[in-house]
Amino acid sequence: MRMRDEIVDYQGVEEEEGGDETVSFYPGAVVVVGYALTSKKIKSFLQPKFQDLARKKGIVFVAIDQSRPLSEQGPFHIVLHKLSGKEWRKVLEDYRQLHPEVTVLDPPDAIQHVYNRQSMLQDVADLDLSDTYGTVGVPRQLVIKKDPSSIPDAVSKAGLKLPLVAKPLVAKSHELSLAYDCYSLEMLEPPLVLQEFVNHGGVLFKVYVVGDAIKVVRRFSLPDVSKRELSKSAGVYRFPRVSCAAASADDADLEPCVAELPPRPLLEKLSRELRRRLGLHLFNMDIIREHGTLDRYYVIDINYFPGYGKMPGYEHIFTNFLLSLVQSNKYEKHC
Ligand SMILES: O=P(O)(O)O[C@@H]1[C@@H](OP(=O)(O)O)[C@H](OP(=O)(O)O)[C@H](O)[C@H](OP(=O)(O)O)[C@H]1OP(=O)(O)O
Ligand SMILES: Nc1ncnc2c1ncn2[C@@H]1O[C@H](COP(=O)(O)OP(=O)(O)O)[C@@H](O)[C@H]1O
Ligand SMILES: [Mg+2]
Ligand SMILES: [Mg+2]
Repeated sequence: MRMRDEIVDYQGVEEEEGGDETVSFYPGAVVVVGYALTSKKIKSFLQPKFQDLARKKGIVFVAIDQSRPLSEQGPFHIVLHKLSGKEWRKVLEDYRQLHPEVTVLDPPDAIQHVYNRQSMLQDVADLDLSDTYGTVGVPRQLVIKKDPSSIPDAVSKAGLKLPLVAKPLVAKSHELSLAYDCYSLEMLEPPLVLQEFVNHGGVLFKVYVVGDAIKVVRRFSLPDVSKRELSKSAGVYRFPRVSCAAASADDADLEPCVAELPPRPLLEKLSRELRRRLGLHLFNMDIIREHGTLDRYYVIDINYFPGYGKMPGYEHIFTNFLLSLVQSNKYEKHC
């Protein structure tokens, strides 16, 4: 792939005269991003305000036509995608082999790893982060692959404490339940993950990662379950999407010990390590702090390419990230 030489002078981007040949067929563009996203995602992510800012910075977004070979499209500096299916993964893998100069956000294998609720948290568990700012782990959990009748025995052997959150193994499915006794879990359909419920004051922290930038917001979550409530309750209760964007808790009047954000150095260290271990640039994490502690944190969920459109200031963070990716690629090529 060879692109037409052209020198463009755009705000925040320095083009070295004669030093770069990766300028595209899109007039004036410094960075060409091919995207393959669902229409829902296009609406929430590619908002007009974001596209305007991007254009001013020399970034253009070009829709990928899935009915045509990817290599015949572009040329792109970056391919941004969130589509599912084996065929699409194969298209991307072949393209990555053929075009190592293009940054594919993110590699299909790395995405698959976080689409499984068992493997998704494995890297956090292996990391077992502990420093002066606190500890970060994952709630104890058990995977049930088939036979639901084996659940009560498996739960007692593993020594898991009730209540338990039952989550479909496939992370794209959001049909979650809270179980107050393990016999009722026999009613659920494996494959699933059973995770100890951790009281956290009803608020969680959503930590958005965009390359090396992070942004934290508060969202409402499931309320604490008291010992008294647990002793009086039985059964399995389906719960809806409790921590969706509409459940922002940033402006709520919260107890200070619940509202206080996790220390930034801890989040930076965690995000940096996970980015490296997961091989992803774009994800968010749901983090809770055990109620009654000041510094015991748990990661309960990791989402690939989440709803960045709801992240405050995403327009600037994202455009800077795309520019820095292309700049660092150039730098690597020249060194
Ligand atoms: O489309 P959006 O902007 O509502 O984003 C969804 C996110 O919603 P939110 O940011 O909470 O409002 C949503 O975020 P949460 O799970 O609520 O953290 C998911 O990331 C969802 O992706 P998937 O279905 O898990 O692959 C995201 O859905 P898709 O990326 O599949 O569209
Ligand atoms: N181990 C847990 N302890 C306490 N609350 C939890 C736990 N796991 C999940 N939740 C609650 O359930 C919600 C959904 O769970 P999550 O794992 O984030 O699934 P999803 O991928 O559907 O967002 C969380 O936002 C949180 O409110
Ligand atoms: Mg979640
Ligand atoms: Mg999730």
